[in-house]
Formats: sequence, C-alpha cells, structure tokens
Amino acid sequence: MWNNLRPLLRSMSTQQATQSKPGPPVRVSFTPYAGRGVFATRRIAEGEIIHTAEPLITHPSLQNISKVCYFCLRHLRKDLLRRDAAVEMDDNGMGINFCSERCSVSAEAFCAVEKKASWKSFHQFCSDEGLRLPLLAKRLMSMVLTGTASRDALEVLSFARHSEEIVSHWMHTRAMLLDTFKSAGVSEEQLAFVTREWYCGVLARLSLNSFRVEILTQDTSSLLMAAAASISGDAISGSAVYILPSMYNHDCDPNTDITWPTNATAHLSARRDIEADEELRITYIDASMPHRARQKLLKEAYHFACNCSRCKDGD
Ligand SMILES: C[S@@+](CC[C@H](N)C(=O)[O-])C[C@H]1O[C@@H](n2cnc3c(N)ncnc32)[C@H](O)[C@@H]1O
Repeated sequence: MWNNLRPLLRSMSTQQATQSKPGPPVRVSFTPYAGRGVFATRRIAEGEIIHTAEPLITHPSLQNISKVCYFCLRHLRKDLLRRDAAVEMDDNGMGINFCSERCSVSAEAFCAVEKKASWKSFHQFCSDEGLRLPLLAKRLMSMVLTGTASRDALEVLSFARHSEEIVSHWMHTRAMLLDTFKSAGVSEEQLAFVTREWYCGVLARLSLNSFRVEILTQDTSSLLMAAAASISGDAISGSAVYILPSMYNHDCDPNTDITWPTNATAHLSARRDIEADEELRITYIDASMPHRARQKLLKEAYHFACNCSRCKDGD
C-alpha cells in the first residue's frame, strides 16, 4: 500500500520543488482506527483553502450531460455554448459540449473513442438503475485505451469486498461496456485488460472513493435555490475521482469542507481553526441526519462503523 502511495507523495514534493512555493500543509499517515488519513502539518486557520485537487477521472451526470462541460463539468451558460455545439443529447446518447478550447483539447483522445460508439442503451440502463459508477469505469476504459491513464491508476485507493449479488450486477455493466466498445471498432485484444478482476477492483474502489460533484451556479447560489437544485438533481454536475481527497477519513462533525466552486477542481478548506498534527476529516454524507440514519448509511455505502466523537456520544 505504501509503495503505491509513493507517486502521489513524489508528485506533491515535485510540485513543491518546481514551483518554489510551499506545498499543501498536509501529510498522509496511518491512523490507529481507519487506515490512512490526512493530517495538518501546521496550524490552519478557519476558512483557509488547504489545497485544491484535480480529478483523475470525471463523467457528467446523465441528467445534465448536455449542460455541463464534458471534461471539467463546469455548468455551461446557454449563451456561451458554441453555436455548432449539440445542446441536447444526440442519437448516440451523448451531448458533448466543452467550456473551453483547453478542455476540448484535454478530452480529445478519449472522446475520439467515445464518439465512435452508441451509448444509448448503456446510458439508458445507468439512468433507469440510478448508476453512476459504471460511467466513471467507462471513462477510465476510454482513457486506458487511448493511453491517457494507466490501467492501475486507481490501485492506490482503498476498497471493500462486495456481495456476490452486487458483483453480478457490476458484471452486467461490464458486459454492456465491452459490447459498446467493440461496436465502436475496439478489438478484443485492446480490451483484454478489462478482466472480471480488474472491473471489480475498479468498481469497488469507485464505490468508496468517488465524489458527486455539486457545483453551485449563479442561478443556484442563494441558499433556497441551492436546496431546491440539490433536491431536483440540477446541482449534480457529475462524478469524479481524486487521489489525495480520497485519503480523507469521514467525521460527522468534520473540520474540513470539500467544495466545487466552479468545476471539478475540488477545494479543501478549513471549517474551523485546525492545530498542527490534527487529522483533517470531511463528511461523506449529509451530517445533519440523525445518528442511526448516519450509521446505517455509512455501513451500507462505505462499509464502516463511524468512530467520530459525535457517534461515540450517540449524538
Ligand atoms: C475514502 S477512504 C478514506 C481513506 C482510507 N482510510 C484509506 O486508507 O485509504 C474510506 C474508508 O476509510 C475508512 N474510514 C473513513 N472514515 C472512517 C471513520 N470515521 N471511522 C472508521 N473508518 C473510517 C473506512 O474503511 C472507509 O471505507
């Protein structure tokens, strides 16, 4: 596990060396109770942005697929859409729009593969079943096929074992993905990396570590509008996976917030003053829920019994 963390730690120290600017005031270390965690390396003041994080993989929500940037998930203002851009979903179940030339260029390689396939049935199935993880797996497959990600890109992330029932459901989406890529001309040989074990490992990691990216737009920035958008799903731009943010453990009274002010770039900020060596924790769920509901959700979705002080106090 620690060997797998080396590239992350190396990339943090390389950034530090090349930018001659201090890196983020955090370190990843083992905790006594919850595997690895993220710790402050100095005092951090309330409101301070601790660090930002770029996603490794993103995918727009199917509900908003034509309304957000296909790469960075930024909400597109109608008047900023390129005139030739498809505003609605096309016959292939896609609605590819970009917010900038930069995003269009960054997505060029994997988009070339995705555009060759018809995603209608796969997207319909995910939409009917309310699935978002297979969409991220689809994107990772496109990235591996085009050399923009390595097949073991997610291996550093933790995972839990799932029931046979869940695994067989996952296998159904694997079969659909393989068929869809093959219909786009991708050969069996190119798809050989998508073994049952690989796909299970990817979905198991995505289920613990992917984030729903909720970007508040100008239209939804007031509290009431934000609440309404959150309930209707309008605020969900898509899903994304990160490395460093995936090392943060959960707390029902977190000291750190994760937010997405403009696009899929995550901002980690201090909710209150944090002391050096204190563990930084975010909340994985709506922490305003009652104690038993929180415990149930954390057990079912994240496979752990929360040991935070609120839960210990039965609050
Ligand atoms: C996103 S990962 C967090 C990083 C993880 N500790 C690691 O070593 O990679 C989520 C997993 O961390 C553990 N975890 C996170 N918060 C916890 C908590 N409050 N109590 C117990 N375990 C926790 C659980 O095993 C959970 O499934």
